[in-house]
Amino acid sequence: MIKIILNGARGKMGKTIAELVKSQEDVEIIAGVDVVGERGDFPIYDSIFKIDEKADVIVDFSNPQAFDNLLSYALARRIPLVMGTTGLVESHRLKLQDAAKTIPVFYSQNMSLGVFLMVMLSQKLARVLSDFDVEIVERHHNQKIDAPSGTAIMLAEAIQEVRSGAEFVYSRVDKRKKRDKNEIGIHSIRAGNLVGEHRVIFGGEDETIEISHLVTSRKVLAAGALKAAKFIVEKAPGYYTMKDLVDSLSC
Ligand SMILES: NC(=O)C1=CN([C@@H]2O[C@H](COP(=O)(O)OP(=O)(O)OC[C@H]3O[C@@H](n4cnc5c(N)ncnc54)[C@H](OP(=O)(O)O)[C@@H]3O)[C@@H](O)[C@H]2O)C=CC1
Ligand SMILES: O=C(O)C1=N[C@H](C(=O)O)C[C@H](O)C1
Repeated sequence: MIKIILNGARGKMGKTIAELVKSQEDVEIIAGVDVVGERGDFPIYDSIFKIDEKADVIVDFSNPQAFDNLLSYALARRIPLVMGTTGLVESHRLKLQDAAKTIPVFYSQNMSLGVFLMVMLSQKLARVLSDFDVEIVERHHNQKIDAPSGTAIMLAEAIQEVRSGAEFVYSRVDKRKKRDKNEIGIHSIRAGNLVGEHRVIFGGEDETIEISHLVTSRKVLAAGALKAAKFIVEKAPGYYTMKDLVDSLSC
């Protein structure tokens, strides 16, 4: 049985993961962490340092503010970490990579396998259609605190890898300036309770290609996070991503 600590346990993703764990026989949540504690199916503490029982893996969907305590705890106890929180800055990412020398770290700004394939496909299109304009549009619920979404950044970074020198332009506002050929436009919409939608538009001369991905339930993302947890639990220290997980699932 894989023992999980769930960071951000009272949040939207935390609750979805806790519900999904109930239907899986090989995982259990031994404790949660959130800003406010409570006692339900498992205890939720207001600080991760209050958890004494040894866990096999920590799954985090919380807030970048939780990052430092989370990482210190995971490193001190040598616990593998699955990180789903978005809105991390460069210094967080460097610390994660550094931590991966000591513990297995799995990070993906989107836990959907479908989104991973969308990223791969977008990179391929950007390479082949090298003169097409690229615009990314993401739509999320009105409770989301970060913009652009982690997934939009992931898509843009994958495209940037094959478009050397391309710059990100967020929600273009200067009406007097034409679109630069070397831009990757990123647009964020926040409305209602929609879970998450990403579109990558490739605009060429007299033709447009659009790839889109729509999530209608957080169960998709929770399932991906649990797959990631099971994947890294026995791994050697290292930095793992959705590519490693998908490679391990492919025949
Ligand atoms: N990688 C992926 O596939 C996905 C990533 N995400 C990302 O995961 C994160 C959480 O998303 P979501 O569940 O929708 O957000 P929620 O706001 O619903 O949940 C986050 C929870 O974490 C709590 N929290 C805040 N600070 C801390 C802290 N220091 N320690 C522990 N818990 C804390 C929040 O409490 P309070 O409300 O009081 O602040 C809240 O209960 C976001 O960054 C989101 O973008 C979301 C979905 C999928
Ligand atoms: O906050 C969310 O809800 C989501 N966040 C992730 C992101 O920022 O890309 C993934 C998913 O789209 C849902």
